[in-house]
Amino acid sequence: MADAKIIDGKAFAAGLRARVADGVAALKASHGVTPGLAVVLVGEDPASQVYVRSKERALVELGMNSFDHHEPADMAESDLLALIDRLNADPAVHGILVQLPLPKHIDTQKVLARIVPEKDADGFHVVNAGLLATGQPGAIVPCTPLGSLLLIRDTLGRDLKGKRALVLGRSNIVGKPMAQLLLQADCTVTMAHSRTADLPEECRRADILVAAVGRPEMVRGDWIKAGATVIDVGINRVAAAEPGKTRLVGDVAFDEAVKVAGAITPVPGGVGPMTIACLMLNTLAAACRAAGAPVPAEAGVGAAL
Ligand SMILES: NC(=O)C1=CN([C@@H]2O[C@H](COP(=O)(O)OP(=O)(O)OC[C@H]3O[C@@H](n4cnc5c(N)ncnc54)[C@H](OP(=O)(O)O)[C@@H]3O)[C@@H](O)[C@H]2O)C=CC1
Ligand SMILES: Nc1nc(=O)c2c([nH]1)NC[C@@H]1CN(c3ccc(C(=O)N[C@@H](CCC(=O)O)C(=O)O)cc3)C=[N+]21
Repeated sequence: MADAKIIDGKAFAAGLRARVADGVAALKASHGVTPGLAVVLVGEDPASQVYVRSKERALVELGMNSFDHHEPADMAESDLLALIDRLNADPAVHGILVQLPLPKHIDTQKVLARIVPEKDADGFHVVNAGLLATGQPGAIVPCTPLGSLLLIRDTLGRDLKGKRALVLGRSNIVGKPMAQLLLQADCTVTMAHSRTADLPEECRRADILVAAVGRPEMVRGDWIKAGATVIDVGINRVAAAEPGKTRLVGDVAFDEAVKVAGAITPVPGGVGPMTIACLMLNTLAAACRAAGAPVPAEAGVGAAL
């Protein structure tokens, strides 16, 4: 069989960012509003610093305002909550992103709950999770699942009804919202996790397989149904062949999977760039809603399906 189509998330994300840039320019022209995202980073985690820098770069490139808050690792929880209160009240800030993971002494759920839902650019607030789960309009959809869905639709078309989807991983930020989106698209959805019995067999049934486990190359080629669409969310840094060097791999053994799947996202260059592009989209959408302007179609769940 021919090798799988490689889904070019980097290229799709570049196109999406260009559409967001157009939307930003239009909102400025029509309402005099420049979308702004506040990015809060607590501590010095090197991976988080890399992600935060690429988010800030994307904001500036798209004509949006970036408000950076880099705070010490020992910041008191009460001070972080007070910072969020200030950002909630600031009319120039349309979106707020608190980079995860937070240091252990801070209660993540308490912090996420403090962000007003309309400014929750990540879509992690319980109100947005609840709107998504109940299929209501106006939910801000988490960036990684939204980006993954856009890639699935670009590969398979809008009509996903009846397809068997397997979501591997049940985190609040990836697995659960991914399953909600696929369910709304009329897929038959299975969620798998560390307690799943016979994971390879569950995976082999899937027409659409989304892997978000954080285990390097765990999903093998013989776990994949011939012709399936494979979305690899995993970002794992492992030792490279060259001593002292590292490289990124996904949760899927790409070299094996590419021989079986119908289409597959690479790591890097797959879901990662879509996450950042969707964050830009969510920020634009939040600014549009605040200004009473029409919201870009791709950001709405209903419109996205
Ligand atoms: N590309 C991108 O933009 C993004 C990438 N990521 C990456 O995606 C991956 C997942 O992230 P996230 O959802 O936050 O991860 P979490 O660690 O929060 O969740 C991992 C999930 O995988 C399950 N799991 C772990 N080990 C196994 C196993 N051996 N067999 C079956 N299931 C297992 C866990 O099951 P259980 O619940 O039973 O413990 C859990 O549900 C990571 O590699 C992360 O770096 C994350 C966000 C964005
Ligand atoms: N509040 C919050 N929101 C997040 O969305 C969030 C977070 N916290 N914490 C960490 C995870 C991880 N994440 C990624 C974003 C982009 C890439 C990305 O662009 N990856 C590139 C490669 C980057 C590299 O080379 O390191 C790629 O896959 O091509 C990866 C991972 C967002 N996350």
